[in-house]
Amino acid sequence: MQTINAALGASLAWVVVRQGGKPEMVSVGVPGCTLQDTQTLLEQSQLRRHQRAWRVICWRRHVGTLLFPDQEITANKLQSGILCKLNYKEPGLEGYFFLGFTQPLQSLSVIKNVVVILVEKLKDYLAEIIAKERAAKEMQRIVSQYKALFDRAPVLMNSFDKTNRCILWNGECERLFGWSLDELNQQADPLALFFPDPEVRQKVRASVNTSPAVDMHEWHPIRRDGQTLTVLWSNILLPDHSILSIGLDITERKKVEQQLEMKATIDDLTGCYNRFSMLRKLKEALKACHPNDPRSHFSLLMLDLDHFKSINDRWGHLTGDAALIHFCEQIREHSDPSWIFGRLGGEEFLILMPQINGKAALRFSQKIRAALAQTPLLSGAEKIVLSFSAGLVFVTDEQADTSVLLTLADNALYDAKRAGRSKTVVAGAFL
Ligand SMILES: Nc1nc2c(ncn2[C@@H]2O[C@H](COP(=O)(O)OP(=O)(O)OP(=O)(O)O)[C@@H](O)[C@H]2O)c(=O)[nH]1
Repeated sequence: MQTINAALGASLAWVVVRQGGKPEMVSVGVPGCTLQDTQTLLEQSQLRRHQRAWRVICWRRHVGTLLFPDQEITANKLQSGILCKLNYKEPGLEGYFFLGFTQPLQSLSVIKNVVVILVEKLKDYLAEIIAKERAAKEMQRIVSQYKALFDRAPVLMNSFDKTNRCILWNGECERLFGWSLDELNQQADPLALFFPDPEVRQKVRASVNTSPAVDMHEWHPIRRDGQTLTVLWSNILLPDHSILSIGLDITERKKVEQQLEMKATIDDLTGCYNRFSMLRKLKEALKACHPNDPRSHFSLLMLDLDHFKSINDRWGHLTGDAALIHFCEQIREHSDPSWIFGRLGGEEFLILMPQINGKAALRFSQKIRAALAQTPLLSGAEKIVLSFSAGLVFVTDEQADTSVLLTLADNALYDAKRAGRSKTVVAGAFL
């Protein structure tokens, strides 16, 4: 614009472009011209000429009074002028170019032709600027959309570079883990905050640096307050070869799942397996059992407290419950951790003893009997000595099914009861 002004001997030059909303202007020269002044001229010129598609308007004199109607001194400085419309085909886009001279020009027609050529160039130049501006705005819009998504999405998003610096750390990460991006990068090894175990950390590092795992994997990072979380992470390789990790905190869901699993498998009162779990485990043990493989053989001991009803009747139901708990504690204390112990119902229990033969299982039941005699249940000042009857089966073959096995054990248990209680009967023989 400066160059045009100087080359054509003009004093004032401006361009106004309007794309839909508020017009924008560029103005050089004297007298200074505001957007409002340009609008005044544009409105008047269009009104006066009543022409819908005019291209160039020339003023030989007094153009200043049209541009600056309320400023007499300024108005007098500007005499002649040319206003040219920039012909854009795009709807909503319009532009005007104005040149003003301090002297009244006689040969306006020459300048008019020059301006028309200039305006063609100017039009293309402005169109290019407008397109760039639009692209930049669109880019800005997309960036702010992604930024909002990155910061507000209820998913964890982060990225670590090859030197283990954290380069992306979204709002959800900060909220869940309690560390800000700056705090992380003050650490020599930020990942160590979440994964103190070097072996685990090594695996995590591989997944966020070199070998991204697209499928969701379960990790257990530690957050700032020391709580261990359960997070599902997936690693996405981006076009610039960086890796974006996307995670979902499932700590609460996992807890609920574990509680439900507990409820479904554990007996509420005694904490040992329930009937459902015991039958499942018995089925598995039976399936794996083979006559030629002694490691697959097992003993099955079915136990039933003696005269349990009378404990309830005499000391009440709560004491009855305490008796069941006490009985289970004694069994747990004396049994091997590899044994599977559960409550079939009421005061009836089952112990599955892998790799334990009948003799050893029998010795165990005698040991429990002795332990119960030595450690009675206390109910206030009273001591209640618990006793139980049991049926024992030693299983060396997979042929029987669970119900046959349970019936065998149950019959042996019944024999023990009939024989006076506080005894263990091996299936088929009384001991
Ligand atoms: N306190 C308590 N009692 C229970 C529970 N489940 C079952 N019982 C009671 O256990 C008692 C079992 O009685 P019975 O089947 O006659 O057996 P018993 O008195 O031990 O007699 P024998 O087995 O023949 O020695 C019943 O009174 C049930 O109500 C429980 O969870 N808590």
